[in-house]
Formats: sequence, C-alpha cells, structure tokens
Amino acid sequence: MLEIKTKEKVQEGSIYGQITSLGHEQLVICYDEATGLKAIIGIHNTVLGPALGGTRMWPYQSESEAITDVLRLSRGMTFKAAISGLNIGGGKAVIIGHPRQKNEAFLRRFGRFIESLGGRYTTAEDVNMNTRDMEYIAMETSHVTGLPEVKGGGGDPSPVTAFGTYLGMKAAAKKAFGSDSLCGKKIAVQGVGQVGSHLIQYLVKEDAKVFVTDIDEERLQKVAQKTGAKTVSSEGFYDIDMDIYAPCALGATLNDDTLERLQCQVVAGAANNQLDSEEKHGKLLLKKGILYAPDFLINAGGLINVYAEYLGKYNRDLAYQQAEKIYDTCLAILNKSEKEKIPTQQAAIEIAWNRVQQIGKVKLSH
Ligand SMILES: NC(=O)c1ccc[n+]([C@@H]2O[C@H](COP(=O)([O-])OP(=O)(O)OC[C@H]3O[C@@H](n4cnc5c(N)ncnc54)[C@H](O)[C@@H]3O)[C@@H](O)[C@H]2O)c1
Repeated sequence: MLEIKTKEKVQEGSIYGQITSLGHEQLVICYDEATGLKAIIGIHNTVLGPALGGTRMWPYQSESEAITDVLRLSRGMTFKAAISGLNIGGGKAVIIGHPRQKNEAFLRRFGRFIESLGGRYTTAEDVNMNTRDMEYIAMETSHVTGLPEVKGGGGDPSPVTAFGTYLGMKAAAKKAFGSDSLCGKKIAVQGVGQVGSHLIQYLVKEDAKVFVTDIDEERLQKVAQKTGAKTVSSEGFYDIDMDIYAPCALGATLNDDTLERLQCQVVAGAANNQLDSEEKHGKLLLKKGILYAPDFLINAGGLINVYAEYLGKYNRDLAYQQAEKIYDTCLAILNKSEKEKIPTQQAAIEIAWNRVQQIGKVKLSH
C-alpha cells in the first residue's frame, strides 16, 4: 500500500531524510561551471506516468530553501495530476539564480540535464520562465512543453491556469455565499504576473471589486490601468476589507502571521503551496471558517494545457473544456470537507492519493 507522506519537518542536512519525508523517488542536482547553472529536479511519484511539471527560476537565499521548494512543488504536482484525471506523475524543477542570468547556453545546458533523464521528467514554464526559454531548452531535449503555438506547442499555459482558478473561485463562492456570482465581491489579488493578470480580467468582467498588489510596481500600475483594479501596498494588503483572497504570487502566504490578519471568507488563488504548513494552517483555516479552495486543484489548468501538448494532441478548446471540470471537482471537495469536518486540502489530497493508489494496484497486477 502506498502511503501518503506528510512529514514537513525533516532532519537538517540530510538529503535522504528530506526526499523520504515527503515520499519522493528522486532528486537530481545539476551544476554546470561554464554557464553557472545550478538546478534541482524533483521527481515525486511516477505511478500514474512520467513526471511533468514546470521549472521555476528564483534567487533562493540558500540551497536548502531551493530543495524545500522543489520537494514541495513536485509533490503538489503528483496531487494535481491525480485529481485532474491525468496520466502523468509529479515533478518540478528549480533553477537557483536571478532571471537575468538566463541565456541560450544556460538554458540549453539545462535542457541537456533534462534529456539525461530519458523522459522521466518533462518540463514547462513556471515563475520567471517563458515560452522563449522553453524553445532554447527544446534545442537539447524533446521532453519539454509550453512551446509557442507557432512552433506546434500549446503556448503560454497561464491563461488556462487563470480560467481554472476563476472557476475554482466561483465554486468556493457558491459554497460560502450561496451563489457563484462574484458581482460586487471584494477580491484581493496578490501578484499580477502571467496568471494574476488574466484572472483579474475575468473578475472585472463580473463586476467584482478588485484590489491588486505586487512587488513589481511598474507591472502593478500597468495592470491596474488596463483593468481598473485598485492598487494596494504589499505591507497593508492582508489587513484590507476583502471577501476573497486570491494568492497569485509565491507560496506559504497562509501562515501564522497572515491568518491572524485575514478577515476574508474565501481563499482561492493560483499560487502553489499556499499553506505554510499543510496540517497546521489547513486546520486553522477550517477553525476560522475560511473556505480554502485547494491550490493544486484550482490551478491545474496550466498542467491540463501542457499535458495535452505532452500527448501530442494539443487543442486549446479541449484544454479549456477539461479545465471546466475544476468547478465540479472543487465543489465535491468542499462538500467532502464539510461532511467529514476535515480541512479542504486534506479532503483534496485524500481523493488524489486514492487515485494514485488504485492505479498503482492496476499497474502491479500486470
Ligand atoms: N503560470 C502558470 O500557468 C501556473 C500554473 C500553476 C500554478 N502557478 C503558480 O501561480 C503563481 C503565479 O505564477 P505566474 O506564472 O503568474 O508567475 P509570474 O512570475 O508571472 O507572476 C508572479 C507575480 O507575483 C509577484 N510577486 C512575487 N512576490 C510577491 C509578493 N511577496 N507580493 C506581491 N507580489 C509578489 C511578482 O512580482 C510577479 O508579478 C506561482 O506560484 C506559480 O507557481 C502558475
């Protein structure tokens, strides 16, 4: 029987301790002196198929911060694929550094590391990576998705991610407020990047009262001007009067500090790993009566999009159709959580992991 591993605190300095604590299969440390590339690829679980998940580039302060991020992100991908009914496993990569370090040689070297895994891991975009970067990676490996449409790929997955997040938010609103209309709701969006900026357009169209924040002031002003959303400073963001908080920047924004401050009724956003501690903060949200739409479910649109490309049958309309299912799945999870009095994230993980276990048995029986 495959066991869900949830231990979040691991023995400092022990690589095996870290990869076994969350049930990973493999952690690949990549280094190239010539280009300065430092990347880590995490393969969490391949029961449903080879791992698929994006690459994030970030100036991590330490190696252990990067390892923790790739371990948590790749585990989330296993659940995301499983709950979305996709036949792929969970994986993710992180590149340690500032995005200005990226150039053709740097990205092609990363592509060669991916190629060396022989298809066990396929990449795509995540934070600070774009379709152009995928093109360079594709010069060295075929195990890459998120390529531009003109190159036969599925293009930027972010609009599909935003669509799924929007539907997940509507499902949560239906449960919390009795109607899935977002008209008049005060919605605070953190992060107006590739996903956040698309999400805001859906919200504005529904006449929601949208508040936005971002650490990139120029981007923030541009999006606010285009959409009419009201800007808020990062410092006071968690204290503003809001019905729905939509985290669309980085993870762990649901933590001891913010859960003291947030007065919203719903949390529904695209960021990965929103709960600082899955167990502690999942329970705290339940206790506070804040309905949390599980991140790995409602942000699955991007994975759905790159999965279609991975299969070689890309069709954007079909990707949107598949992403529409997020609404019903989200409601089913919120109902399970209510019925069993368990945190919504736990309810979602149980459903996802049950699929991995069942399919694992099918595969073993041959
Ligand atoms: N792009 C996708 O299709 C996709 C799919 C699934 C999940 N996600 C997740 O959604 C989130 C956003 O992804 P993206 O592709 O839009 O990334 P992005 O880099 O385009 O945008 C992130 C934005 O957040 C801002 N930001 C970072 N830290 C912040 C902070 N502390 N406060 C306010 N703003 C901050 C950045 O300046 C940037 O504008 C990430 O967590 C990503 O993992 C993305």
